[in-house]
Amino acid sequence: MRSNSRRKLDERLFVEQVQECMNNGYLLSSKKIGSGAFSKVYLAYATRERMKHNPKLASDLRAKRHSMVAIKIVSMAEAPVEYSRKFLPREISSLNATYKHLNIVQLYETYQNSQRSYLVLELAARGDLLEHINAVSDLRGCPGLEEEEARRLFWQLVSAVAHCHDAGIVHRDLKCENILLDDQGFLKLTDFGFANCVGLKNSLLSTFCGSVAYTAPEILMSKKYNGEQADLWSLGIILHAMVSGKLPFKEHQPHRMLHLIRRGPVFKPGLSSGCRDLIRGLLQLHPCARLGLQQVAAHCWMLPADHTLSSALGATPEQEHPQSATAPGHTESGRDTYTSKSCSTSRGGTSPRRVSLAQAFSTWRPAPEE
Ligand SMILES: Nc1ncnc2c1ncn2[C@@H]1O[C@H](COP(=O)(O)OP(=O)(O)OP(=O)(O)O)[C@@H](O)[C@H]1O
Repeated sequence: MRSNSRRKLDERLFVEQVQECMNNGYLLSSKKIGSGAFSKVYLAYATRERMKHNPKLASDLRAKRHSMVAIKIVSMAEAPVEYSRKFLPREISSLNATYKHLNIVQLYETYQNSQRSYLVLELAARGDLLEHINAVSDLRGCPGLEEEEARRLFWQLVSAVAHCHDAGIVHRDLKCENILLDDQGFLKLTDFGFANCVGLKNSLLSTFCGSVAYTAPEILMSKKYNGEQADLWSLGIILHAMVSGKLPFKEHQPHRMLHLIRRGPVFKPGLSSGCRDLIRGLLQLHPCARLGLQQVAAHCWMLPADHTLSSALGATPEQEHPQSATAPGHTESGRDTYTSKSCSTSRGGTSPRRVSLAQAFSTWRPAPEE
């Protein structure tokens, strides 16, 4: 009896949502493609009429040759005030600030009433990175993606994060579940609920965000932290998960996590030295010692022979892969800084020909998956 009335209530609610979407130019389907703590995400179709009024939506969908979008519906009644007043507006403003990047889920528009907020998003129909890693691992009978595929996806992720950082946005919740894939195999970074706008490059943050397994040690130690450097740590964890099929450090308690982190990651046999080197470069205990995005982009593991990025970065081969003169863990300033053993990259990007990360990545377009 109870479940019957619950079902009727759900049906009535869904009809209301269909009507509200219709009033705003979208046909909401009953296909639920995901749910969050306070939201449900449905497959929907943009009407021609709507496309006429939203040039961003129209140009994107024309290129994709379909009219599908994902509509995230947030129930204001269910969401706590902090979510609707703080996290949801942050998610919306971060998505607006990271507009027009191939590897970031696009927000086409929002509409709301007193009961619900609707976010019309680019559809990423092929699930998240975690599901992908697990599916590929099962198929191969061996944990993790092939390094070639991991490189292709990691490039896209680094490009997306570079775009966010260039726009002054730190994500703070980078993890495999927040990385979606679309039907062409493009990676799409999503879930900007914990993102923060860091106006001043060196300003420090103090809020604990994200999942422990992906969280930088300085945050686990409750220190003030630099959001960009914390994102770099999470990138190292994600790359490890891609190539190994598992997380490098797995503990629920922060102090136990720190213990594991101090011992360093364990790599699976057969993983290339370049990939190990890059992961180690990102998983440096000291935030300042981590490779920056420029160094990641110029790392030898990231560059297949025919890659054009070196010219975009304006670096000569010597600048890109200089022989390290300092021992690992030491720099002229005496700071405990990572220095790559197998393929070192220049730190700091002080070359006068240095270009912005956005420029560096703009020449590169990931090829769709076969
Ligand atoms: N643009 C999209 N395309 C396809 N699927 C999506 C899209 N956005 C979200 N999803 C799916 O819906 C799920 C819920 O997304 P949503 O952003 O509401 O929740 P979340 O923020 O990940 O969860 P929580 O609120 O618990 O942190 C995601 O895990 C994903 O599977």
